[in-house]
Amino acid sequence: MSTPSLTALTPAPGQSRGLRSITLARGDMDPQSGLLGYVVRNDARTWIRRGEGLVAYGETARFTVTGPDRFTQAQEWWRRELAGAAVQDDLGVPGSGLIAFGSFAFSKTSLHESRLIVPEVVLGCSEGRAWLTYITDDAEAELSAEAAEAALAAYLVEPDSDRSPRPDDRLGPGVLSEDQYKLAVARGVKHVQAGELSKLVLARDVVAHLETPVATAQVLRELAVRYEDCWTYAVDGLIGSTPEMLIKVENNTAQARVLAGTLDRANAPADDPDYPNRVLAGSEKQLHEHQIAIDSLTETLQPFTSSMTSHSEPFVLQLPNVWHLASDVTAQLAVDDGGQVPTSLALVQALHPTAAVCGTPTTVAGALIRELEHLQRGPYAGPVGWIDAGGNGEWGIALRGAVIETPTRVRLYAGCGIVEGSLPDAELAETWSKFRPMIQALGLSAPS
Ligand SMILES: C=C(O[C@@H]1C=C(C(=O)O)C=C[C@H]1O)C(=O)O
Repeated sequence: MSTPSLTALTPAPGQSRGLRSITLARGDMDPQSGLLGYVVRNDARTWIRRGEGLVAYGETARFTVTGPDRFTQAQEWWRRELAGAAVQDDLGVPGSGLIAFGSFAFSKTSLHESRLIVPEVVLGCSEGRAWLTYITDDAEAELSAEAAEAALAAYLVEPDSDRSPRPDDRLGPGVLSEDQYKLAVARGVKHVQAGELSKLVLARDVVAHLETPVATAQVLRELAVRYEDCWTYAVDGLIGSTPEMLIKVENNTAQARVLAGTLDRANAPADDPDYPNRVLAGSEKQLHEHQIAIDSLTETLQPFTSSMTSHSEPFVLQLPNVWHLASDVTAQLAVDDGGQVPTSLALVQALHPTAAVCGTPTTVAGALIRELEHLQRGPYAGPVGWIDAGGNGEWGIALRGAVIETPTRVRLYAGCGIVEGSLPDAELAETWSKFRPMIQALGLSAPS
């Protein structure tokens, strides 16, 4: 299989036919707040975990695409942008230099535009090292530390204000009512019982109607602080905090975090520390559901790798709202004849959609999702993240999130893996536990 690679195309410094960037080491990041202190505008793009990651403002270039070839076309666009670019990068670490943020539609038939966006300024922080990147397409612009700091300062000068919950803020139904969702789950279970597929993921939406415009930066900061083990993402109104890493590429290493199997923490007994292990890791149904998800990832990743490791047993990942069965996979990427490893986007193209968000087999599950869900997933459950000029990147699965449709209307999404033993009432309750991060960050309360 030939896999596109960007590394060979990373341009030499000084050559310029398009994008120009400068990256400078920056020592003054507040170690307590890390990047969060820079999430002050509602148009911030973010990728943050435990105070590290990327925060970006502005837009120097953009590519949008729909359809089954959206990943390949995005990668080709990125390749062309890089071929004409001039990059000065003092650090040379994953995420420094030229980068693009991205969000991709879940479905190949979606009308929702998948996108790659090259920001104007990027603040990065990784393993304690901080940097600032300034990107321009102006051939005359000065590329210096002063110019980069001035570009950043221009974005920070007018922070957006926070908001307080208002009496008329409310959470309303989405496309399907709760009863209709339970019916869809019951139908899904029948298809599994009939042997057409082993797992199907069915999602639903609820809609937050706010009295005053959503304070996106505040929501992102709250998510990032509360869900510090998750990746807090924001790309063009798609926001959330995902616990699931589709694929991370750092030089020759790829990593994924596969989740499947969920237990709500809200009703857990306080005096029973073994509860999640017993109920989650001890449940045949949950282990089966998890095994399907891990098999789907490792089978698809395997051809791109020279070695791969994952634990034989999943571990219990504790988040503030739920426990999950989780497996971390680490792989060494195989080098092709040209000495290249696949880019993060090439791997995204191969891996999406995993059984964690679609089902097994993929085509049967995809068709049933269209038939039973009645939902336009848009970017929900699609890849969200970033790629750099070397092809490194982090692509999470856009879960535990929402789409800001208008300043006062926010659509939240959550789904559940349906297997043979799934019960509609339990799956409905599970969607509420997965809506909870966004509901709380928006200052709403779930209907009791
Ligand atoms: C589909 C979602 O989550 C997925 C489904 C899970 C499950 O069914 O146990 C667990 C984690 C995710 O892979 C979602 O959060 O919307």
